[in-house]
Amino acid sequence: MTAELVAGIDSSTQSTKVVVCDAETGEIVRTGRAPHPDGTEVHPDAWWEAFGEATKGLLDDVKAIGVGGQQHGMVTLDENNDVVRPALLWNDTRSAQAALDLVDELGGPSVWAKSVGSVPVASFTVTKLRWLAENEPRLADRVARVLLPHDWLTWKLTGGDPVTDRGDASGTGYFSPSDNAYRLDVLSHAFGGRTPELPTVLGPADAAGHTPDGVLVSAGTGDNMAAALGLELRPGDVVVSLGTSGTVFGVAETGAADASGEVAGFADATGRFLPLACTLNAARVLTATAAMLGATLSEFDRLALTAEPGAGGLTFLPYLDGERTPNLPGATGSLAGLTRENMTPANLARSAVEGMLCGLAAGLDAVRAHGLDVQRVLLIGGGAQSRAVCAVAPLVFGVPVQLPEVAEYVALGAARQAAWALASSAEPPSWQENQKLRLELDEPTEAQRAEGHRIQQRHLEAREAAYGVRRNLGED
Ligand SMILES: Nc1ncnc2c1ncn2[C@@H]1O[C@H](COP(=O)(O)OP(=O)(O)O)[C@@H](O)[C@H]1O
Ligand SMILES: O=C(CO)[C@@H](O)[C@H](O)COP(=O)(O)O
Repeated sequence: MTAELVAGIDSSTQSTKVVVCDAETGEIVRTGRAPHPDGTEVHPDAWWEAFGEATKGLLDDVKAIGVGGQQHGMVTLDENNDVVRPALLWNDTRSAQAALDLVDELGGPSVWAKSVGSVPVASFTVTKLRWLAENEPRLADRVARVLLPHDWLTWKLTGGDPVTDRGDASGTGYFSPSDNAYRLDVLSHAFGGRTPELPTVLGPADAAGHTPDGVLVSAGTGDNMAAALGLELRPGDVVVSLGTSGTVFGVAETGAADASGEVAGFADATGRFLPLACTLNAARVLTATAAMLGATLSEFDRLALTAEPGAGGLTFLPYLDGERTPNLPGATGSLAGLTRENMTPANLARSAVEGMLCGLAAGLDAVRAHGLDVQRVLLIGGGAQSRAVCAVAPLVFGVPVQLPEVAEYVALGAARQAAWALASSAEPPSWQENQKLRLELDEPTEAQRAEGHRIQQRHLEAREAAYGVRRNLGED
């Protein structure tokens, strides 16, 4: 009997990736990819074009398809379902003031954390709607429906009624993951009294519909939720994803409600929760530093690996695109501790790796402080391909770090969701047989942990000195 095939899509910030796999085992049989335009606002048609290019010739005998997408992006449609304006993405910080205003107007951080699981910052959809209402009111008046990037692609595939899932809905700021319900009062307040239609929230194994060719389409989800599904996380597993964003997350049985805003209390794609800390600056810190040094990515790695831990005293705060955690949307990066002796390309490369990972180590402390058990870190995303990252991560994180076999875990998780919807089973299929580790990094020694701790302390001190960010208890 020939295997049934399912496809998973990762429509992330920089590209669309596709995997086609065996629905029963998860074995990957085909892959594809296509780039997205750069920028923090993008017309959704560009994602649809990239979808077409990335899946060309790959979907012929596929029975089901699932879409994982970058979280939070604001897709606005008018009453004819035409796009009103280019989508504002999760990394667009123009709504930073709108976020502060909303937090203030609706009861402060703890009220937000309790009611929707998160304290909104500029990334959250609700703040983008507020920005639109205040800055482009005529366009806001035309908005009849608001979708997220994965909702929009799922709708393009089925042509039916728009749907979403609990995981992606939990990143809007107007959905309560604990009550499993939209907060229309919050939406209407943010959007100047307007109440656009929202997609129906499907259950984890529900079908969104079918394509015109009869391919089943699953509910889809946010990219981080899809990665968690693709990795089949167990208690004690925490993922650090180094894509455009840096994210730290794990699956939890109860939702987080962090009034400090460091941890977002998202829902996952299985009916559980996904506490998550996110930075705006991850893999692109490495690529931008490599470009500045005139080095290829492998030369950059080699340079970073020739420097001593601590980068000769250089501390790089890599807020190149502003920052989300800590919430410094208007920040720029800074490099502290320069002397004539330490000012070398190798130290600069090393400080970029250390600075980027220290931001995520703070995220690791934050999710730990909010109940996640951290037994091992699974390192994924484009930045995990860097040899220098692999060398520094165990020091700075202080726990065993493992690299799953290079694969697109968001796309794989979306495919697993599609297989789940196809099987209509109580639980998703187990694809563990195909879950292999590419690299199990040596557990950090006591001396390495101490070294990593010193690097992290210096990073936190520099952060406090430059931006006044106070440390949380979890960081000491
Ligand atoms: N060896 C490497 N070293 C550093 N960065 C890398 C390496 N390989 C890929 N990247 C970077 O990873 C990023 C893409 O990662 P990915 O997880 O696909 O991002 P996203 O899902 O946000 O689109 C790009 O910025 C790319 O340049
Ligand atoms: O905003 C978040 C998480 O809350 C980001 O993680 C986006 O979901 C984009 O992801 P990548 O493109 O970096 O994978």
